[in-house]
Amino acid sequence: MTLLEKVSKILGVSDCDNRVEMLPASAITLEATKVYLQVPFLDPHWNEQLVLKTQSKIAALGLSLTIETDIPAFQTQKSTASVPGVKNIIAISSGKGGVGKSTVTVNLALALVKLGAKVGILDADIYGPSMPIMLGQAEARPGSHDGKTMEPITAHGVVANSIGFLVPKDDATVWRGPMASKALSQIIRETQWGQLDYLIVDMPPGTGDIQLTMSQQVPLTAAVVVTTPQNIALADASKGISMFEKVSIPVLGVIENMSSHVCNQCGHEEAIFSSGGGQTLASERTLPCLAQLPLHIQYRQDTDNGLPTVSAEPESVLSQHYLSLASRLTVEMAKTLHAQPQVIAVKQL
Ligand SMILES: Nc1ncnc2c1ncn2[C@@H]1O[C@H](COP(=O)(O)OP(=O)(O)OP(=O)(O)O)[C@@H](O)[C@H]1O
Repeated sequence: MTLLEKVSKILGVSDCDNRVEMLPASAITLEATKVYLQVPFLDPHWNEQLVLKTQSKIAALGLSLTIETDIPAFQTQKSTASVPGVKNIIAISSGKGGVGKSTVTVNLALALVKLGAKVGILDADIYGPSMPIMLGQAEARPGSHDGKTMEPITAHGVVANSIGFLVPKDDATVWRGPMASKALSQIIRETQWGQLDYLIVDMPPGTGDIQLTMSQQVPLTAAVVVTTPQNIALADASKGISMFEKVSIPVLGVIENMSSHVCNQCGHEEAIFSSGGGQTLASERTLPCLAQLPLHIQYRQDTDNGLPTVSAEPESVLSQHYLSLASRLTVEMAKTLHAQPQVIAVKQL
């Protein structure tokens, strides 16, 4: 058995989540006394555990292990042209309005940044763009260096563009489908996003023609559906999942928001919007429930103040929910999607 085979066996046996198994052989490399494992997800906890579980066996071979993350561009189902520099575009969608889609978008994006990713937010919610306020940038306007493309706004480590930065509020809400989807595709293509691992898109709520066309106009890598646990929201969330299935966009899972409320005063836990509904919906549609996020006044206060919880209090339990969600999302992508083949530049001799 070669040294590389021995290392690969040690890593495989020690990984109870079978993630090493799904990696190509080229993910493990040896350089002098160092072993490098390149993973396509952001999960510091898993990295730590694997190093801990394997270090004595790897040290016995005279080696030490370093785990590095390289987020690939995953394949999209569509023939729509990709957005230069943007590896993956993820739609955050909800069947029903007001379930917390924008709150989830902004905190999830910031959590991905905390895990080390380069992240952008596209606020495509024409009916009620929330990003300008949630990012504390209500008065900001994207600039332009060339008069043709826009420079996104930068806030809390993410770059962002929003219909709300560009159009007076009442104008966009009366747009019909073709105008709305044209605007979305224009913003996405005319913004200088730079190099991004993930562009998170806050979609308008609902599952009508506008959302359907928007989903088809953008080279979406995958979608996530946000719901509250009560029946009325679940029925709409289920329609949302079907909408993405119809246009062959993989749904990575369901996020149950406002799952339960813990009283600040007495600690009593109450399921204001019922409980477990997102989990049930996810298993009915054979999808993972990516997170069950509590209903907590701080989430609301922080986004109203333009400093989302993950930035305001990164060490808090409320932020931990989002860091786990962000991690889980990247792992689901790595498990269920296929990385795009690397384009090898051929030099002319
Ligand atoms: N987990 C939560 N705990 C407490 N408040 C929350 C939570 N999630 C969202 N909210 C609050 O609920 C309200 C609606 O949230 P948000 O704007 O994110 O929903 P939305 O689904 O994007 O709405 P719309 O579809 O109208 O754009 C906001 O005031 C937000 O601060």
